[in-house]
Amino acid sequence: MPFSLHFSPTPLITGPSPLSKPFFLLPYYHTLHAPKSPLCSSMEHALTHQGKQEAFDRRPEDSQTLPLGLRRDAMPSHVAVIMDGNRRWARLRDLPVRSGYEAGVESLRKIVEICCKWGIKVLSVFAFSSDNWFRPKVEVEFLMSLFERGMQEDTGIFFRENIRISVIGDLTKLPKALQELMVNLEEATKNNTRFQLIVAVSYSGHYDVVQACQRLALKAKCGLIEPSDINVSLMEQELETNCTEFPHPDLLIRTSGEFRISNFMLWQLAYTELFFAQSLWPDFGEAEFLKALLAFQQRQRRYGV
Ligand SMILES: CC(C)=CCC/C(C)=C/CC/C(C)=C/COP(=O)(O)OP(=O)(O)O
Repeated sequence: MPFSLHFSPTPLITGPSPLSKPFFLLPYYHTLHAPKSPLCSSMEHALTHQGKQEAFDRRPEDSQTLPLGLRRDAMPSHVAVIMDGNRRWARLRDLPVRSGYEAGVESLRKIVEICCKWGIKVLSVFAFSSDNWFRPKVEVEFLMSLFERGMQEDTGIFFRENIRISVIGDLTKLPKALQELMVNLEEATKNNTRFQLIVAVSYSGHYDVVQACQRLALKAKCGLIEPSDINVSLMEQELETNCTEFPHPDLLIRTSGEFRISNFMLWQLAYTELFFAQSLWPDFGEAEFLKALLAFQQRQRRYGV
């Protein structure tokens, strides 16, 4: 089945490349980052077709009627998803595991499209956890190739639809070509404003908190901060979700009937509303997403007050 998001075509308006600013790494903790590379040529090509953001921000479909009962003023800004049940979906159909993951990508594409239509600003997806490295080698390799294929095939869509891609996790463990692709895509889409997709790869909540502590420790060692300066706000500046304006998911959805958060965004989920769906991820579509959003809009969020 070919990969593609099914957005309705949007007229292209050529605009300035968002790549006018050079890459910038703080010298005192450069050892914590993988080196960043220049843009690959296919991405430069896609960028020449990027439209002006304002044009997309005013598109009529953004103001379309929402499904009955869904309130625009109570929409979550940030939805996080644990896309569970891809392998079970495949096994139930006597298909190879890879077909389950491929069907999972299609499901993700549908949900991204719905988020754009309904005005959700950020979607974070748990695509590969730090512990998934312990899965069979052939499965890990397939997932890496799937990430590469999926991102390459959708690059044009990200530019055309004004979508920002961010990747969080320990990218140093990924194949070099995939690291480059992800870093390039992040840099090239960083000024896109309609919607942000955060892909967590080689990620865990423990990893994120530990890397943030390492950065703070390094800053203290360099004399840039005092240990007593460390507070919630400084910590959040170092977490990988510092890539978004909305670092705390309002709603977390986990599919496949499991009731766990499995080491995803442990810090960021402190006050997140949880929704557990029975469907396996490849079967999770508009109807269930709507159910999750309607449930969210019924919740009273008190933040401990
Ligand atoms: C391009 C891009 C971001 C692609 C995302 C692809 C995708 C759907 C990844 C999910 C991977 C994963 C380890 C899911 C966990 O469920 P599982 O499959 O282990 O399910 P199980 O519980 O049935 O074994």
